[in-house]
Amino acid sequence: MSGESAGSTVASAPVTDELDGSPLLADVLGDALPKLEIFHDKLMREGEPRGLIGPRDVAIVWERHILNSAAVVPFIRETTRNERYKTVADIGSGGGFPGLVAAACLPDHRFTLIEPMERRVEWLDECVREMGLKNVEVVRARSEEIIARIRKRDGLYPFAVATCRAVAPMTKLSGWTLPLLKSHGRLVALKGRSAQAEIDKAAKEIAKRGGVRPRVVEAEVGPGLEPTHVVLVDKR
Ligand SMILES: C[S@@+](CC[C@H](N)C(=O)[O-])C[C@H]1O[C@@H](n2cnc3c(N)ncnc32)[C@H](O)[C@@H]1O
Repeated sequence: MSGESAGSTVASAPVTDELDGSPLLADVLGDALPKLEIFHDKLMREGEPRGLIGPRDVAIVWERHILNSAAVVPFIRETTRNERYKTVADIGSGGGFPGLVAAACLPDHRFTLIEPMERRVEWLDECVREMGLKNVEVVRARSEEIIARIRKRDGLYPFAVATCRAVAPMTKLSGWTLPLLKSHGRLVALKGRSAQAEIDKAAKEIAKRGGVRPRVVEAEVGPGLEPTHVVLVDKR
């Protein structure tokens, strides 16, 4: 006799992450690691069934989502170095990328996660509570609504930094992010390989919204891991 009988089921092994237990995590994430382990654990259990990550991402949550998001941290730090109010708006946070990860890494910064979809807002609220993050506010809104409130001085002030990943092309994104920023603030957008072409195409929209020096930089994700691309735009 060989193999399984017809109709029998084979229990699949629980999926583990390729970087589980790697010393690289503590090297890159430092003191934020315990909070991000809670986030990682929740993503592994609930991320795919709740539609926050793709089925093929489950074995690479650390690299594709958490370490990739953490790549924005040095750019935020550099921008807020001399700022009294270290405020960051993360647009279209979805499952929490990059906003929740950056907030765990920068406890001395105040993060506002701006996300219009109700079930994603519920997820973000749960994560903030379970991770014990004290520096995060989740707002259910589109970015344009927050921009309108800032313009009307309706209890909101311009931010030092705006972050985002996978929200829209730069032609649209410049209008959804640059008006959120104070003078000398900075947009830090995680982008794919088409980043340069996107900023070339959006040159007019960027300038119209007071954006200057749009550029693409390569950002470290971790030793031995493929770097990612970040678009930086300064606000005049
Ligand atoms: C493709 S998801 C990316 C989510 C997350 N940033 C990531 O990298 O996994 C895009 C997110 O942007 C949000 N979004 C779309 N339009 C938006 C707007 N005008 N303002 C703020 N968020 C928006 C969507 O609800 C969605 O959660």
